[in-house]
Amino acid sequence: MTRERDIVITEVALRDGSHAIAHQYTVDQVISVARALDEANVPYIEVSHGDGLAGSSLQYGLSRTNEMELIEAAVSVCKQARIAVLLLPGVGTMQELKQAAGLGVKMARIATHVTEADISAQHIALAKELGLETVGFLMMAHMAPPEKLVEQAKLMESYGADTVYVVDSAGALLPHEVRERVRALRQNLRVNVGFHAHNNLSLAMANTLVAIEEGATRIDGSVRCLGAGAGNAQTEVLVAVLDRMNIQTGVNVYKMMDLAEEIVAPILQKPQEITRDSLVLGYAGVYSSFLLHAQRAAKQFGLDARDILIELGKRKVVGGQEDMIVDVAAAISHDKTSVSVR
Ligand SMILES: CC[C@H](O)CC(=O)C(=O)O
Ligand SMILES: [Mn+2]
Repeated sequence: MTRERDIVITEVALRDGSHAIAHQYTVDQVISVARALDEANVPYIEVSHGDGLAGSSLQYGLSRTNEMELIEAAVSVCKQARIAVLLLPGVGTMQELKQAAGLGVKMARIATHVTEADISAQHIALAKELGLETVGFLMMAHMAPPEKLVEQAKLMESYGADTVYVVDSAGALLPHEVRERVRALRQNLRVNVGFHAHNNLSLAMANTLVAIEEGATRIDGSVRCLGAGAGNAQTEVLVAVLDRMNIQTGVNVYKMMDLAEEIVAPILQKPQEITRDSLVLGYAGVYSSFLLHAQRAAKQFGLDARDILIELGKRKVVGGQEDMIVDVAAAISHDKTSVSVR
């Protein structure tokens, strides 16, 4: 007898994973990954630029392929999986959301900084009007205490979100901090609670399991950890672990393993691992998608990327402030030069 899914997985390798490959997905890659995920019975597959719809820009990084072509390709090969898109109000607009819905997207995830849920009202309302399942995605959740998170999540719920996610964008949350946050949302919301991990401190799997223990039912994973920083909770591992725990995801474990090995691994130039720079993202509480930008700035100014990331953490720089990365690198380089001249 097939049981309902206890946990509903959204696979993010074709969106968060885009950060890891500098937004270079091709239509053929998206087709082969999406088709295999669909055959493995993954229920939701997110496809967009790493920074969400319309993220392709000098600020965030230019996509190799127009994301609407990637979305259309993914929709065309999926028989059961639903395609999701991410949208950050201000980066993506109503226009792109309508276009994505027109291409057959079924879920919109509206992402804001953890203290800025109020800017999601119109986009959540539009997503609902378009008949999309709608998720509120509260990023950089480590930067707000549970009470603040509840306040912001309730706003998203009041705008019509069907689910609100705790998003550990920096991979900085410790297990007890995930527990407090997910518990607080479960106690105060009527809608589903979700969790999105990053593996910078090697806690993505542990944190995801804690979130599930506290009642999160919507969970993000990425095949082969393909995501910003050290990536996300590794989907093929997650479904195997949940299967061992007798928690139903509906996903075929063997097919997930096969597609990870045979289809996703060959796309990667190098395996995604926790490097000293991605570790510092979690340690300093910095947005995971800043990694490649900080490494480029370090090269440009002859610096250690860790020094740039630590300073960005101290300044509490958040998504949308990518231009600060070069400013910080220039300031560190200037300070170093003045010290050596004196
Ligand atoms: C929109 C940028 C970001 O990558 C969204 C996300 O996945 C996160 O905050 O972790
Ligand atoms: Mn992410």
